Amino acid sequence: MNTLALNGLGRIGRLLVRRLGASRPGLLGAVNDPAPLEQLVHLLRYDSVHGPADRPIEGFTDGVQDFLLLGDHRVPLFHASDPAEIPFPASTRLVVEASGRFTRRADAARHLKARVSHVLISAPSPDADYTVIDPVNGAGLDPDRHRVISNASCTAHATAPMLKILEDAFGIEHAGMSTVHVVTNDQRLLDLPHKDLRRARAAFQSIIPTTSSAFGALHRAMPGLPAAFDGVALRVPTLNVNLVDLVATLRREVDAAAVNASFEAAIAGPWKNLVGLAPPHAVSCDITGRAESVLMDLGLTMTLGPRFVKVFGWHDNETGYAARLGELVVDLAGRI
Ligand SMILES: NC(=O)c1ccc[n+]([C@@H]2O[C@H](COP(=O)([O-])OP(=O)(O)OC[C@H]3O[C@@H](n4cnc5c(N)ncnc54)[C@H](O)[C@@H]3O)[C@@H](O)[C@H]2O)c1
Repeated sequence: MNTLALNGLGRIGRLLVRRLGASRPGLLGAVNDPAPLEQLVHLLRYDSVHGPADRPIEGFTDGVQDFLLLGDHRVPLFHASDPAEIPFPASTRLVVEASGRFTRRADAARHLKARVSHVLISAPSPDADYTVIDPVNGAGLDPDRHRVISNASCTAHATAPMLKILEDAFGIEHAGMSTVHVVTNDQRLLDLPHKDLRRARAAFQSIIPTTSSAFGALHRAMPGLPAAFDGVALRVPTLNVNLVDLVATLRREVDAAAVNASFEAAIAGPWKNLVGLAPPHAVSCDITGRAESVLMDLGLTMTLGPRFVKVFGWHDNETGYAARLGELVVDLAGRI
């Protein structure tokens, strides 16, 4: 049953290992990351945001091959840099591509060899066969046709329910979004060259406006969105938990109470478990560890005109995203 392999043991890869270790310990058949065994084992055991692992994690080598020991489950660990050169075991059918290096289809598809039939990218991809934001468009995922699949981004998973709930209740004419977004490893600790000149600047000194790949993913997964729907990410010097600030002109006149009622009804019904309510008077650290895609902060809802609304939703960008990724992994592994 070791059908799954994981490429990239970073923030998302390690949280996926933790989640699968708790829910499907036998599923993970192999891991690849160029980093040395002892460094990866240390970072799997200790996490500055999420705390220590709740089960034993060891690493060992037999002199030829490195292994992770996750509880009593032994997982071979490879150290290739090119997907085409990773000697994943013959049982591997699905690769989760979580290195952040191979998000284009042609690059991710380098995993498709031997019996590997599907690649799931843990990020937006401009040209994957399908971008999944479940349940907005999960029903359209067809593993017979879709071989390289994108699980969109944490921001996309948070924003999609906000847009869908507003669209279903009132219709959306125009919308825009800013995500107040934590630092990620794609920024610089101190000023250092980067192709994005704002991400080149010291991450823990400034508010850093930058792009978000969530918009592309949202348009691919929700083709009915207003064509001009767009916005920015404002990277702020915190470690975890983002805040989506969404504005929309609706097709009907509403007040804040009606908007909030639409979210409360959705949370009680179809969006249970994926959309929740933020604790009262929340600040970002209150959201750490929450696995929902978004937690609505209804106390901040505003009507800025008869049809013009502003709503806010929090998400733990790591826990929530790893949860959606893990769910899709288990679903796909059962279907391929
Ligand atoms: N961090 C988040 O909150 C978050 C949320 C959703 C999606 N994502 C996406 O997930 C992907 C990974 O993000 P992350 O934050 O986990 O990254 P990260 O920088 O924390 O980790 C990347 C890992 O990949 C490894 N790596 C580097 N080169 C490699 C190669 N050639 N082959 C295999 N592994 C390689 C690194 O050693 C590292 O362990 C990115 O595409 C990111 O956009 C991140």
